[in-house]
Amino acid sequence: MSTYIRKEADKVPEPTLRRLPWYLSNIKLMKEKGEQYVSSTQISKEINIDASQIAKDLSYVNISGRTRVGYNIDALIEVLESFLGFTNMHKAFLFGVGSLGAALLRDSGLHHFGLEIVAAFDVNPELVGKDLNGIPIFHSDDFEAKMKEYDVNIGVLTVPINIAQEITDKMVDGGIKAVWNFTPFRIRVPENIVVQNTSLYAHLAVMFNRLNFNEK
Ligand SMILES: NC(=O)c1ccc[n+]([C@@H]2O[C@H](COP(=O)([O-])OP(=O)(O)OC[C@H]3O[C@@H](n4cnc5c(N)ncnc54)[C@H](O)[C@@H]3O)[C@@H](O)[C@H]2O)c1
Repeated sequence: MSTYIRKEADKVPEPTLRRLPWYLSNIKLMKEKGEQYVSSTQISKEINIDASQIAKDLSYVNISGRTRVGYNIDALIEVLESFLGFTNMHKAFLFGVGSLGAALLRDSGLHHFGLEIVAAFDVNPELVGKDLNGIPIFHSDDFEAKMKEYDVNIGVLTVPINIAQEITDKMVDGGIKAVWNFTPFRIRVPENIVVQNTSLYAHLAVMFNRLNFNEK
C-alpha cells in the first residue's frame, strides 16, 4: 500500500493564506459594483499589492484566468471561499465568556468566515445555564460530555492567562484538534494539534510608530 505523505512543500505559504481573504473581500466589492471579470492587475490597484504576487497567490487556488480579461468573478469567489474553508461551517467551542469571549459570541461576522461557535464554557455561576446570542453556556466540567453531543474539533481560548495551558490540555484530551488562542500565553500542544495565536493588539505598535513618523 502506498501512502501519500504530505510534504512541507505542499503547504500553501502562510502569507498567501493571509492575503487570499483580503482579495476575496475586494473581489466581492467589485462584483457589487457590477464587474463580471477581474484581473490581478485590477485587484492590485485596489489593494496596492504587486499584481505578480496576486497572480502567484491565486495560482495556489484551482482556477484559471484568461490573461487579458482576467478571472470570472463569480467562479473566483466560489473557488476562493471553498479553498479558504469559508463555505463549510467549522464548529467550535469557546472557553471563557468574559469581555472578549462574549464579544466573539456576539460577532456574527465569524459565520461569514466559516466559523460557528456552537457552545461556550465558563465557571461563573451567573453565566452557566444562560445563553448569549443563542449560544448556550455550559459549565467547564460538562465539556467532555458535550464533546460527545456536538460534532466539534475547534476550541476558542479566551480564559484568563493563568489557566490557558490547563484549559488547552483539557480541550486536547477531550478531542479538540485546533485551538484559536487569544490569550497571550504560548500554549504547548502535541504535534498534531493546530494552534493559531491571535492578538488584537499585535498591530497597534506598528500603527503608533507610523503615526509618529507621519506627524514628524
Ligand atoms: N488576543 C487579544 O487580542 C486579546 C484581547 C483581550 C483579551 N485577551 C485575553 O483573553 C483572555 C480573556 O480576557 P477577558 O478580558 O475576556 O477576561 P475576562 O476576565 O473578562 O474573562 C475571562 C472569563 O473566563 C472565565 N473562566 C475562568 N475560569 C474558567 C474555566 N476554568 N473555564 C472556563 N472559563 C473560565 C471567567 O469566568 C471569565 O468569564 C485573557 O487571557 C486576555 O489576556 C486577548
